[in-house]
Amino acid sequence: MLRVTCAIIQYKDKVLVAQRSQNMLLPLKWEFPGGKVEKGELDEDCIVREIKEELDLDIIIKSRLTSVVHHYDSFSLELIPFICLTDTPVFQRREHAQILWVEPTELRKYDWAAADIPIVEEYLKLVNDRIEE
Ligand SMILES: Nc1nc2c([nH]c(=O)n2[C@@H]2O[C@H](COP(=O)(O)OP(=O)(O)OP(=O)(O)O)[C@@H](O)[C@H]2O)c(=O)[nH]1
Repeated sequence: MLRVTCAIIQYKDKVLVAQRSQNMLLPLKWEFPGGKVEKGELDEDCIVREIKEELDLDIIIKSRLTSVVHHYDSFSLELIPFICLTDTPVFQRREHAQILWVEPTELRKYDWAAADIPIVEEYLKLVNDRIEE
C-alpha cells in the first residue's frame, strides 16, 4: 500500500493547512503537506524531506499521531501524521493552490481529503485536552 507522511506544522498558536492544486490527485482538497515515503526511507526522514522540498521549511518532529488507512476509489493509502514545529512562519508555495496558517478551531471548516478527517479529529482532541488541563 502507498505510504504517505503528512505534517501538522505548528508555529505559535497556528497550524499550516494546504489546498491541493487543480492538477493534483484529489484536486482542491485540503491536506497537511507531506508526500510518499521512498523505498528504504524512514517515515521521519520522509516528512522532513517533503516539507523542505514543498515549502522550503525546516521542521522538527514533536510526536506521531495514529496512522489512517483509507481507500479512495482509485487507490488506497496509509497516511502517517506527525505533529511538527518550526521557528518561522515564512514558507515557499511550490505545489499547492493555497497554504495558510490557521487556528486549530478553524480546522473543521476546510474540505479535507477524506483520509485526513480522522487526523484532524485526533489533533483537535489533543489540543482541547490540553486546554482543559
Ligand atoms: N501530502 C499529503 N497527501 C495526502 C494527504 N491526504 C491524502 O489523502 N493524501 C494523498 O496521498 C497521495 C500522495 O501525496 P503527494 O501527492 O503529496 O505525494 P508526493 O509529493 O510524494 O507526490 P509526487 O509523486 O507527485 O512527488 C496523494 O494522492 C494525496 O491525494 C495529506 O494530508 N497530505
